[in-house]
Amino acid sequence: MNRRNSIPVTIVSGFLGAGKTTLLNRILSSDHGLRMAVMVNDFGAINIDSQLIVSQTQTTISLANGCICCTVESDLIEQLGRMLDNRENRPEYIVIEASGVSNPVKIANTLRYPQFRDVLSIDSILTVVDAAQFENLEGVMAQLAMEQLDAADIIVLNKIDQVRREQVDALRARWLYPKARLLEARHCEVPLELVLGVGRFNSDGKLKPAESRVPSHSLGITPARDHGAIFDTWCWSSDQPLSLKALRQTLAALPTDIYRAKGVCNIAEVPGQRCIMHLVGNRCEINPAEKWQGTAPFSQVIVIGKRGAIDAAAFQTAFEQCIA
Ligand SMILES: Nc1nc2c(ncn2[C@@H]2O[C@H](COP(=O)(O)OP(=O)(O)OP(=O)(O)O)[C@@H](O)[C@H]2O)c(=O)[nH]1
Repeated sequence: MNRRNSIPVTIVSGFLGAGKTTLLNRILSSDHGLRMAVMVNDFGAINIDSQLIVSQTQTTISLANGCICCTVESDLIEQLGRMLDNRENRPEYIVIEASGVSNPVKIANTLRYPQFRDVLSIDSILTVVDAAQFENLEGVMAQLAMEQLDAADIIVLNKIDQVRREQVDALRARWLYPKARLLEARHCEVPLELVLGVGRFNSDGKLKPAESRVPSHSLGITPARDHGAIFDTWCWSSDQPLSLKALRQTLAALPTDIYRAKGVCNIAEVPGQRCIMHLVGNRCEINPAEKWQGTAPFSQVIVIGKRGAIDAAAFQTAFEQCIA
């Protein structure tokens, strides 16, 4: 296959909770007219993201229980291989949503392996930035978010509804990425013609093994390319209905080193409907979604925090106390 016939791939990157799934849902529910495949990666043992994808008409592949650029890279290779082998149903466009802790350059490197080089063409690395949280990130988290930004061909500066105009301007002034297209957005509402099929991938200096700006040994972590060494995750599930008030209190009481929690919840006050829970920093949303449709109601929650921030026994007790 020559490059003109290769399948374009957009790599969606961005720190935990920035709005990647929101963007993916926006793309999928738009009138793109393409046979699209999406790959979603959750860092924890359960893949919540695949449950948060609105449209189920496209092929959705979940890569769970590890970071797409480290431990589940082999899974990515296998799943891409399988997708490409299926000649009758080959996608016309692929969107890969990396987990919030991934380095997109490593994914781009994977897509350049000989078996993919002529079949897939990277359209762009798109990095979603949370305008309200970006400046709050510290240490290795800030470094990771900067690596995601450095890799970007397109930056979606999202959640501008949560900050003042001066903060948006200050963020923009701090970044000097003349080659990246910058789009400001609320709920990732960006014109799709500016993000899909744009051929903006600029490989200059990117496609070398990305060296961490902070040597891992100085952080006291294993030198492996494994983001599992920086973050801890914890999952909880229950088939009992949860009290909305108790769940809100439990989420509000999580330690500050917990960056993200998300889940599908069975809330006692909202019988018959799934509720989607998001915690990003100290902002919490629990919203009703579609009906359970043939599945027995359940709750599945994933919590992601700095290494060592998760006290599994205490979290277990706190979440069990949410049972109505
Ligand atoms: N106020 C506000 N909330 C937003 C905006 N964009 C996304 N959100 C909310 O931010 C939360 C996280 O959004 P997601 O799209 O799940 O973020 P993500 O980057 O996929 O998160 P991870 O997969 O955990 O890394 C959800 O509660 C969204 O509704 C925005 O522009 N403004």
